[in-house]
Amino acid sequence: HSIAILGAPFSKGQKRRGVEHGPKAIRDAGLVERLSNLDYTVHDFGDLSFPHLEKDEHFMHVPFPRSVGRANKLLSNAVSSAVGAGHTCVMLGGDHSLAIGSVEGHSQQCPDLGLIWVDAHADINTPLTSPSGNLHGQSVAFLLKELQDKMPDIPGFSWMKPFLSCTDLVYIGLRDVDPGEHYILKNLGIQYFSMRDIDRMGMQRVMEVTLDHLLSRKQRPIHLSFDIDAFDPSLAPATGTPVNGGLTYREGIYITEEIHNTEATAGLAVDVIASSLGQSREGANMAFQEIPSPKEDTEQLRL
Ligand SMILES: N/C(=N\O)NCCC[NH3+]
Ligand SMILES: [Mn+2]
Ligand SMILES: [Mn+2]
Ligand SMILES: [Mn+2]
Repeated sequence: HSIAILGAPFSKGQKRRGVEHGPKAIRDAGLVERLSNLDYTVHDFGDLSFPHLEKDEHFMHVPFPRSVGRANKLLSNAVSSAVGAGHTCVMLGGDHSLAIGSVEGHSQQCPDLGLIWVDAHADINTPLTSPSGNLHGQSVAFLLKELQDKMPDIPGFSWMKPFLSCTDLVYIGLRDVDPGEHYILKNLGIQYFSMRDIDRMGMQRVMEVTLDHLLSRKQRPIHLSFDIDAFDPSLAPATGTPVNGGLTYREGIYITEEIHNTEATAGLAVDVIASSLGQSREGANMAFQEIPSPKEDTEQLRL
């Protein structure tokens, strides 16, 4: 089973710098070695290079629209060819606006994919509901067919069309949702498990319901978009958007183990998102060195 690593050192989906060091920090934390120790064949395709666009003025209050759109078009092509070559694609961010290209590229090969979005945030604002305008908080709105009449034509995004139905999406870990997002979640009947739902149901039950919701009618490829700020800030402190009361390490690992244990691993793609790390490289390293070494993971996998 082969894994393609794609680095996406990009941070213009939000205003803090530092997250472009995410791919290097994740590699420095030993990702390739750890995956190889789990007997995967790892193809590290290195980092995508994103052209700096001179002219990229705001669209409404949305910063860097053309840069974000361009980066995601490049990423979409790279993810599509990695998945098309039969690899499980692991995209290293970078901020969560990159999920637009990652999920869209995956859908080019697997149009019936199901999306699991693990995040403290819903990232489903439209430009009209977003308080900040930052595109990392609007990624899901670009993907959903049901929201396309609510999305203005943002410069830089003419290359893509929404492809996902809201029944193909499940959120896990929500605990900081904007009013406009809450309205959209309720209005579209999107399946989500907030931290309160996890408190009440436990992660085992949450994953049973999530995978039943996505896979009961038919097997299909899964796209996991995992924002590191889903973890409790005590575990992943170096994120620009910390929200207390997040996932434990075990809850995060359990999510990935349960997805691994479904047959849906054919055509699996994963986003490892560092929404915005601290200003320093130390912040980046701290964000990832919390995760225990492979032998502990392997023991857990074997138990
Ligand atoms: N880190 C963030 N998303 O994952 N920020 C955007 C959320 C603000 N509504
Ligand atoms: Mn996010
Ligand atoms: Mn988040
Ligand atoms: Mn984020």
